[in-house]
Amino acid sequence: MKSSTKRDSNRRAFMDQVRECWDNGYLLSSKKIGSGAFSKVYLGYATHERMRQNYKLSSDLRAKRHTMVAIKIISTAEAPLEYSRKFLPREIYSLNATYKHLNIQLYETYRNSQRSYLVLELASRGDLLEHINATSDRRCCPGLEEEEARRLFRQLVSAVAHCHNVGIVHRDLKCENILLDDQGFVKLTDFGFANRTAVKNSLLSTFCGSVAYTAPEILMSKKYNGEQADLWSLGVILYAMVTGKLPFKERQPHKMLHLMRQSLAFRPSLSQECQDLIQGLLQLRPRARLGLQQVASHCWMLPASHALFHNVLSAMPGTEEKSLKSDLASGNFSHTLTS
Ligand SMILES: Nc1ncnc2c1ncn2[C@@H]1O[C@H](COP(=O)(O)OP(=O)(O)OP(=O)(O)O)[C@@H](O)[C@H]1O
Repeated sequence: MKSSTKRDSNRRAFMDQVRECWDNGYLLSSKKIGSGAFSKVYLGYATHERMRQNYKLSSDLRAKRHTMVAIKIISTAEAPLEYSRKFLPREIYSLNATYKHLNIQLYETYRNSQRSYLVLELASRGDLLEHINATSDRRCCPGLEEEEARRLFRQLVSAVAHCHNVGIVHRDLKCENILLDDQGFVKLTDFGFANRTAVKNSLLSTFCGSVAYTAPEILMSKKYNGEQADLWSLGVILYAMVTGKLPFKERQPHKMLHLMRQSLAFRPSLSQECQDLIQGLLQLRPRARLGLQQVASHCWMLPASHALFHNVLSAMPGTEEKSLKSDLASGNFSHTLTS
C-alpha cells in the first residue's frame, strides 16, 4: 500500500475509534501511550454522562480528581483468531475477576465486529523497567534503593496474592507488565497469558511469558504449577529491582538453564535479608520456593522499624518469641509494638 493511502486508511480507522469511544461515553485522545502485539493504548477521558452510569468508574475517578483513563484498543479483525478467541477473553476474564484490588483496575469493556475496547485505570508513570533504568541513571548506581524496591515489591506481592486467591495465575510477570500510576502505585497489567487454576495445585503445560522471567520447570517443558512459576518470576523481578539487571540472560532455554544452576551474584552492599528473599524465590525446585505467605512475612518485607524489631525477636527464645513472631507475620503490629 502506498504511504499516503495507508495514512488515509489509518486516519479513517482512528476516526472510527473516536466515534465508537464517544458512543460508549469516552473521549479518545490522539495521545498513544503504548502498544502491544495486537493493540494500541490511548489516553482517553470519561464523560460525565458515563461516570453517572458506571459506579466503579465514577468512584475511582472522583477519588483521583481527574477523568483520564487508558483505552486499550484491540483490532480483533486483524489479530489472529487464537488471540481473539483465547487470549483476549482470558485477559478480560482475569481483569474482571481481579479488579477489586487496588493494584489492578479494569473499568469496563465494549466491542464490535472489528475491535475490542478495554477501559483501564491510567498508569501514567510508565512501566517498572523504565523506572528502574531512569532511577539507575539518576543515582549513577544500578537498581532502586532497597526501601523503594520494598515498597513496590510489597504491592506487587499483594496483587499477585490477590490473583492467586481468586484462582488466577498471571504467567507473564515481568517488569514491563508492572505499571506505575501518578502516585507511584503499582498496577499489574497484561493478563493475556493468565489462566484459571480451577483445581488447586493443578498443573499447566503451555509455555508462556518471556524467557528471562520464566521458571526452569517451564523451560524444561515439564508440567508446572502456575503459582510456583509466578513465584520464580517474582524473584527475577526483585533481583532486577535491586540490581538493575536480570539474573539470567540468555536467548536459548538450555543456556538459561545452565545459568540458573550457577550461584547468583549480588553486589556486596545488598542486604543479606534481600539476598535471602531472592534466593528463596529463585529455587530450581518449584516446591522448595517460598510461598506467597512466606514472602509477605519475610523479614526484608517489613518496614525498617519492624525489621529491626524482627531481628531482636530472632534473638529471643521460647514461646513468647513464637507468639510475637506470629503477630508480626499476620501484620498485628500494634499489639507487638506496644507489648
Ligand atoms: N493502564 C495503562 N496505563 C498506561 N499505559 C498502559 C496501560 N495499559 C497498557 N499501557 C501501555 O501499553 C503497552 C501495551 O499494553 P499491554 O502490555 O497491555 O498490551 P499487550 O497487547 O498485551 O502487549 P504485548 O503484546 O506486549 O503482550 C504497555 O506496555 C504500556 O506501556
